Amino acid sequence: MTIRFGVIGTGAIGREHIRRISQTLSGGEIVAVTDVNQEAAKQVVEQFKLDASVYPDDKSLVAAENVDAVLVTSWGPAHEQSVLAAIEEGKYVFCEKPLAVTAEGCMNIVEAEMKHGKRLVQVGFMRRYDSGYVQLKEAIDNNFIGEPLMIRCAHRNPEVAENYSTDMAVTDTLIHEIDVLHWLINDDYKSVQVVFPKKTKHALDHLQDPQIFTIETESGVSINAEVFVNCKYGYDIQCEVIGEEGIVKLPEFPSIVMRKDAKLSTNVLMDWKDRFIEAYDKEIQDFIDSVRETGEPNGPTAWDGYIAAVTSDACVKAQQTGEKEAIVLKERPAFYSKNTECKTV
Ligand SMILES: NC(=O)C1=CN([C@@H]2O[C@H](COP(=O)(O)OP(=O)(O)OC[C@H]3O[C@@H](n4cnc5c(N)ncnc54)[C@H](O)[C@@H]3O)[C@@H](O)[C@H]2O)C=CC1
Ligand SMILES: O=C1[C@@H](O)[C@H](O)[C@@H](O)[C@H](O)[C@H]1O
Repeated sequence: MTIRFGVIGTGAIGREHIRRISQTLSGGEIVAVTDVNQEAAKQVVEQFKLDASVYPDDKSLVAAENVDAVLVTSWGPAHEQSVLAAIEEGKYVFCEKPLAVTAEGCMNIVEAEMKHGKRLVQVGFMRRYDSGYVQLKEAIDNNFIGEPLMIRCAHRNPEVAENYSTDMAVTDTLIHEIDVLHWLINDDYKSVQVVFPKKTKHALDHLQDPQIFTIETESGVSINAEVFVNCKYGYDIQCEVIGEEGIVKLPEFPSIVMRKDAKLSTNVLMDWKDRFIEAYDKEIQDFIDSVRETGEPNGPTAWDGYIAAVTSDACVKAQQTGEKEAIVLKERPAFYSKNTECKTV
């Protein structure tokens, strides 16, 4: 059975996912699209030569009989409404991060999904499918470095759009570290504190950049996470886990090594789309395969979306207060107790 997708939001990542489903992956096709900018939706149908209908809004697309699964790639504040509409119709949903912009919104989705009675939702936390993070997790789970004690990581973008604000360093950017790190070390977050170092001259007046987050976990692991979104030199993701018996670190993204003009050099990527291209392919292939084979998506759950939202809220509060803020989750329902095993091959 081919999974017939309806896409809500045909901007940057919407187009990327449409390209991969229609040209790279197997088992899925695009049959419906919508965007508040209807011209953008029409263009995408032409650009990718899709046999797809253009719908006026998310509700009509979700209700279309030939749509099996909904891909939500609109702006964050619009996600909750579309995901809830899809669950109401009993449709599968792949939703880009954030699942919803508030913890309450994520909880609405969690409750709707539990009421439906089986898992329908996967959240686009693609780093769990990145081969570097998968290797780190294998090393940690197999006790190669003993108990993790500290994590040092960095999320650097060369530049950001003018509308990028200080809180987006959390809700748009750090949210990837927030998701992947608790998964990596099988721990829960306890508190967060934020420091604003000297500001770069490349950041606009309204933006604090860089920022450093110190997150403490329930078992006492100390995480130091830098977000620097005007670093200029490239898109650079770093992560090092320091354990009692050793250290593991993300590999550098492969690049040719050049010897020229008395210099030895390698390239640094400039774009997130290239850095995680394989992870995006794998997460959506896993969504398609697991829905086809087991009737439930396999990847990051609505509960993972809720964890990310609660943690984001605490990080944003810590940006504002300068104090250490608690990260307090509700008890995990048994419905989400199964640890998802992202299929990465
Ligand atoms: N997993 C990842 O690495 C990434 C995730 N994202 C997430 O994907 C989402 C989209 O981001 P981009 O594609 O970069 O944004 P974008 O601005 O390029 O595209 C969003 C599109 O959604 C449309 N839209 C907004 N509200 C809508 C609604 N209610 N109904 C239908 N269409 C609507 C807009 O007109 C626009 O075409 C965001 O939530 C973002 O955080 C974005 C980039 C990378
Ligand atoms: O999700 C993403 C963007 O929205 C965000 O702006 C970037 O900082 C991230 O690296 C990228 O993965």
